[in-house]
Amino acid sequence: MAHAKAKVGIMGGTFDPIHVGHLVTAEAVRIEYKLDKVLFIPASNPPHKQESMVTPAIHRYIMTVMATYSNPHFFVSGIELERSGPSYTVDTVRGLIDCYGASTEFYFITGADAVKDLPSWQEIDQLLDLCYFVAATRPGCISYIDQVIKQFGVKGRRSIQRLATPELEISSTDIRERIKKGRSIKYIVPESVEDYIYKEGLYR
Ligand SMILES: Nc1ncnc2c1ncn2[C@@H]1O[C@H](COP(=O)(O)OP(=O)(O)OP(=O)(O)O)[C@@H](O)[C@H]1O
Ligand SMILES: O=C(O)c1ccc[n+]([C@@H]2O[C@H](COP(=O)([O-])O)[C@@H](O)[C@H]2O)c1
Repeated sequence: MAHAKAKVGIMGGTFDPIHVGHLVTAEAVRIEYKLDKVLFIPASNPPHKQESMVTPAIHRYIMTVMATYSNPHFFVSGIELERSGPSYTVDTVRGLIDCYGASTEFYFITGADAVKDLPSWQEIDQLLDLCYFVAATRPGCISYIDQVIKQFGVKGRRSIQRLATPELEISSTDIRERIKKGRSIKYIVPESVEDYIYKEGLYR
């Protein structure tokens, strides 16, 4: 009897810091697509972000571990922290295929804001052949998801699929600004992450 293929979600991000928007989105995709697990992968050098503006990867990695620990289906991979240079997703997915074998299906989970930049991603055509993309809708982003789906949806062997997820208007940028201004971040990040941020004096 043939075995069902393993299905692994990939939630890539800068996670500076990780917040409940990331967690709710990953869980919604996991359930909808019946994923066996979701790998959270903090980017070492996020290709579209200025390196000097990003918090050292070790802090982002630790916060990601703490935030995901209580979900038995969530795991954190340090695969991008082990590589130097820009953290291109195509390299990450190739590394995961080497590790898990070609019979595993990968679902790269992304927010809609990241989808609009997809055309400029490294080796995007090849990447679309290697994994599925699931774009979680965020307020105001639906029209450019459609545009990108039109542009790329038929190019690769795979496709960009859209999933309506609980739309939480939360961003790491807003959290960093709140901390700078001395405003509360309670319930926007897991309590362990909040404690870590204050203990380490991040984002002041
Ligand atoms: N509130 C949210 N709901 C759904 N997806 C989100 C949300 N916030 C971020 N994402 C998605 O999670 C992934 C990682 O995002 P990232 O770590 O850059 O967080 P961010 O909140 O967008 O950060 P920043 O404000 O610093 O740009 C991206 O695909 C992004 O689109
Ligand atoms: O591979 C690329 O060219 C590429 C360009 C921009 C972003 N990404 C990935 O998309 C994910 C979200 O990125 P960000 O900058 O929104 O945190 C993260 O895993 C990045 O490594 C990847």
